[in-house]
Amino acid sequence: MGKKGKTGKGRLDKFYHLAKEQGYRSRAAFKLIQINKKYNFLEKAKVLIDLCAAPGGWLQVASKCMPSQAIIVGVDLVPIKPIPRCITFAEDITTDKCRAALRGAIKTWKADVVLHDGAPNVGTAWVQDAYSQSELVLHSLKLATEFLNKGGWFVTKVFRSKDYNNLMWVFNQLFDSVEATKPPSSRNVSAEIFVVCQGFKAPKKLDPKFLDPRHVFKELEDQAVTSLTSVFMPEKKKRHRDGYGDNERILFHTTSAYDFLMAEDPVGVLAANHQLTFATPDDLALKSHPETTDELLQCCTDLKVLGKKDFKAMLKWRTAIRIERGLEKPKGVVEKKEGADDDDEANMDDEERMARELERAMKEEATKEKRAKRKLNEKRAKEVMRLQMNMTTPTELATEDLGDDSLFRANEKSKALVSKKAAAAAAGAELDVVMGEGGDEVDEALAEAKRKRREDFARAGIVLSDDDVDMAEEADVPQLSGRAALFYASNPMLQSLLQSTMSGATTNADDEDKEDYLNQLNDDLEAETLSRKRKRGQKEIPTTLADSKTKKETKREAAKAKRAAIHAVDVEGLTAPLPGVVADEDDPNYDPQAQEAARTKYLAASDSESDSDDDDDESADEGAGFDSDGDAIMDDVELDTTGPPPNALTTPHALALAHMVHQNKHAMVDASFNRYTYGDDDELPAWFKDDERKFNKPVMPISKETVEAIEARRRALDARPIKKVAEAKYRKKKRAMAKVERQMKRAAAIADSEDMTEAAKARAITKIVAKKIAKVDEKPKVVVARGSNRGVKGRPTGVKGRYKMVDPRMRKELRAQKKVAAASKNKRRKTG
Ligand SMILES: C[S@@+](CC[C@H](N)C(=O)[O-])C[C@H]1O[C@@H](n2cnc3c(N)ncnc32)[C@H](O)[C@@H]1O
Repeated sequence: MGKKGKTGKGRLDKFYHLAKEQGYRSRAAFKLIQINKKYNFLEKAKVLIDLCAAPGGWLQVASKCMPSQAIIVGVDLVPIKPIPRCITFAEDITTDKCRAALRGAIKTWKADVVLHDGAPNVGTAWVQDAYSQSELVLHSLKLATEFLNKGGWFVTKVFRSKDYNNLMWVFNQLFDSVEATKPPSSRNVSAEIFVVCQGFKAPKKLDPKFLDPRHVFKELEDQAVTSLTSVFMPEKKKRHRDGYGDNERILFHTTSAYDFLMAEDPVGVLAANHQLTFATPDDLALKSHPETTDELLQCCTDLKVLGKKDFKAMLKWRTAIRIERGLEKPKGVVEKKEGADDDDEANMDDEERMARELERAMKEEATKEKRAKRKLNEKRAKEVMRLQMNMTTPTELATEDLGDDSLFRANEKSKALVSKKAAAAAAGAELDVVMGEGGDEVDEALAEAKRKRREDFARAGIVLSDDDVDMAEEADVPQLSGRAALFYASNPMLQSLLQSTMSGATTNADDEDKEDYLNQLNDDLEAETLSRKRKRGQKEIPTTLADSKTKKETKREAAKAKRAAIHAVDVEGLTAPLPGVVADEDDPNYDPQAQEAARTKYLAASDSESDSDDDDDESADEGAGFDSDGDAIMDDVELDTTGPPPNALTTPHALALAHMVHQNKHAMVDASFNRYTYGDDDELPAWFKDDERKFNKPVMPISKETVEAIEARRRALDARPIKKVAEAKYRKKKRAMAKVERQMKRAAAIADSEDMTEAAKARAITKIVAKKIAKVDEKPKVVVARGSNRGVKGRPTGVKGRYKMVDPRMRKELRAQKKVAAASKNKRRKTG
């Protein structure tokens, strides 16, 4: 067989692998095996000619199945590698040279079997390919008629094309029995089938026209005609381009007159048949019907010679009998009915028209909705992907336990939902399922979060466009509400803290770094305090935020914040959350009584430490940004470009702090205006100030458990492989699994094979498994570059598989080094 490139892995099916496994040169071998299994012609044959035999798969099968003394001759355009017991040569089977060569090979013998699996070296249009294949078949048949014994077999491949029936007709003239078969190994998509011709008639004289392609294929060119054209325009005959039906074996078709009467497609019946018969009692009843004239009976004997008029008469006759038997209504009635259908629109009253209109509109609406839903799904899919990416970052630290901000809750709800769905997706569920089931909830949650965010900013006097909200969301910037937003905007340290928390900056810093950072944090807090103090008294509201606020709104804000400040637990500086108590008034779970009770309890516990008096509280109130009327002062709000270094949250302690800050932002903001903020230290001695700087600091009530939990979470995160590594591992696993699957398939194909003995199957399967094991265990062979291997570049001769070239000197030196190391170790042990 000429070398043909494989056009895709799809072609490498189980028979391909099986052929490789069993040493056949082509998968075509299985076709002959299967055909022979059905007809058993190889076992008895003594001489066989295989036309178009390369690369030799069929020859191999023949050599296996035929008696040991049998003569097997193979010919092909391309040379065939030698096969035991087979004579092969390269010739074109359409030439006389080939005939002479065959004669020379089988001498005076006659062949019992002639095989032909020829396929022209194709590549042109399908119709042309099919035609040249049919021609090739005819050439092979010609050789078969010359070399076959009487009663011999001819097995050939043919393509199901328009020429198929012509060929079958010729075969039928020359053989006792002709059967078409498609062995299981022949691909369903292939148009090839195999025709097995049994019992060669060996006619003494053969009309050369039988084997002349021009004659055989031309003859039928005008025979195939289709229904309507053949019936109503019998003069203009059209060539049947699609070939014949799969099961057609005959050229003369008949059907009963009664079938014609009952047929749904009478025109089709007239077109497909050559004759209408009157054999059954039903037919005979028709024959004796008064409507049945002699002329009509004459027409039924040969439909192919009828003209338009005759066909019309036949159809008329049929209709008359059908009406009489009540199978059909008179034409007028039918026409009326059909007409009514056509004129539906015209006869419709207004109501009907409106109903139709409505239906149409609804259909359109449904289509639109469908389109919109699809778009939404696409958008959602993107959203899910985005959030999915966030799932593995420590952002969850900030979003999982968010406490008091309703906005965050909305976000949290959506993220949790999405995370849940995304986790399902990661576990193998399709994204569609994610979208399909929880999609609406996710959407609602996201929309709600957006709306809230916009409202919160609006309350704080900041008008956000849709894009702003989206951008904020994209950047994962924390969204705060009310005064928290104002304070956040003006407090770089808070920004840095929250953003670091959100971005999940976790690196392994050593203890010294941690200490440094905490000191830095404290220093920054102090600097902040000093700066506030310096600006105290200026009753300016920062332009960016306050411009858009009316005085009334500002007052309302201030009063609210003041109330919050009173409710907030005053724990030296930043306020920690009280267990089980919601500190945010905006929170629906906020309970002032519980808050007060917790506050009293806490203050009682910390009384000894806290010497603060009522004045302090007052000053705290004042210092918290309100004047005596409750008006907001907000004098100290100023954007500072110098903040802690980016990604500075390196310790669990700092993370816990940031986490806490995030949880209690409202309370923290309020409580940050306290007695530590505004100490009047101008007149104080330096030693006092030093001492104060050292010890008079808010103690951060961070529990050991929180730090431990965060540290554990960080450790878990660190322990996770990075995405790239995980992906590479997954790819490797997938490849390995695919390989195993392939092996299994091959083993299964061998096990299913009916052409092998159990022992052969076991051997073949063992070979596959052994190959795999050998590959796994294989270690590179060490080849020392001495003797004939010295200076060899590339693979040394006689070495198969993996190898490693080593320098003999290097080996020696390594050994010497080891010896010296061992000796010095011994010496040290003795002396020490
Ligand atoms: C499908 S392969 C035959 C496979 C073969 N039965 C086997 O088992 O290995 C078709 C072969 O037909 C050969 N062929 C096509 N036209 C030919 C011709 N005119 N004369 C001889 N061989 C021809 C091609 O070279 C090709 O090798």
